[in-house]
Amino acid sequence: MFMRYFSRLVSAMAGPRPVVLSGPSGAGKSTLAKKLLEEYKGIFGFSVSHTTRNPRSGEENGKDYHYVTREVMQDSIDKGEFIESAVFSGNMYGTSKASVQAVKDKNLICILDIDMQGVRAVKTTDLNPIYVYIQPPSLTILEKRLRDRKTESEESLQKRLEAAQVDMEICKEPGIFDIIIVNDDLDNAYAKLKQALIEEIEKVQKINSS
Ligand SMILES: Nc1ncnc2c1ncn2[C@@H]1O[C@H](COP(=O)(O)OP(=O)(O)OP(=O)(O)O)[C@@H](O)[C@H]1O
Ligand SMILES: Nc1nc2c(ncn2[C@@H]2O[C@H](COP(=O)(O)O)[C@@H](O)[C@H]2O)c(=O)[nH]1
Repeated sequence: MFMRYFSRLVSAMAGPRPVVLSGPSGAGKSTLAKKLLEEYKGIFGFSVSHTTRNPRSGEENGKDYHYVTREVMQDSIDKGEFIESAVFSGNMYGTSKASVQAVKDKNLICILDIDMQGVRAVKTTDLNPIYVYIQPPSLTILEKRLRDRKTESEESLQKRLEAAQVDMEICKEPGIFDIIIVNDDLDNAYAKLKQALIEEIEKVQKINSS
C-alpha cells in the first residue's frame, strides 16, 4: 500500500514522460509532432535542438532549431551542455540540457525529434522517454516525399536515403522502440501516435484541470 502510494508520488513528481520521435529523414516526424503541438496546446512542448545546418525557408531560429556555427556547437558540447549530439548528413545536431529542461519546467510532455544515434545516446540517460519510430511505407515513397519537400540538394538527399536504409534495419532490434508507426495515411499514423501517448496526455490533462 505504502509502496504503491510512494511510487505514484515519485512518478507524479518526475512529471510526464518525454516522447522520442525517430525515423528516417522524410518519414514524417515533424509533421506528426506539429499535429500534436497544434491539437494539444499546453500538453506538449518541443525540445528545440541545435544544428549547424542552414535554416530552410519558413524555419525560425529558436522555434524549429537553434542555428549555430560548428565552433559554437562544439564549444557547448565540450562544456557538457548537451544530452546528446550527432553528425547527420554532414551537419551537427544536438539536444541541449536547457532545451529539455525548459519544457519540463512547464510540466509539458517533451517531444524530441532525433536520429538513431540520438536514440542510442538518450538510452544511456535517465530521461526515460517513450520511444516511437516513424517508418515510411517504403524507401521509394520516402524518396518521393523527400524530393517533393524540395529542401535537399541531391547530395544531401542521397545521404539521407543511405541513412534511412541503415535506420530501417536498426529499428528491428528488439526493444529499441516501444512502438513502430508506419506513416502511410497521415490521419491513421497520427491516431496511432495519440493512442501510444494517451496515458501521458491524460496525466498532464489531469494536472492542468486540478
Ligand atoms: N502520411 C503522409 N503522406 C504524404 N506525405 C506526407 C505524409 N507525412 C508527411 N508527409 C510529407 O513528407 C515530407 C516529409 O515529412 P517531414 O518533414 O515531416 O519528415 P521528417 O521525418 O520530419 O523529416 P526530417 O527528419 O528530414 O526533418 C513533408 O513534405 C510532409 O508534408
Ligand atoms: N541526434 C539528433 N538528431 C537530431 C536532432 N535534431 C534533429 N535531428 C535529426 O536530424 C535529422 C535531420 O533533420 P533535418 O531537420 O535536417 O531534416 C532528422 O532525422 C532529425 O530527427 C538532435 O538534436 N539530435
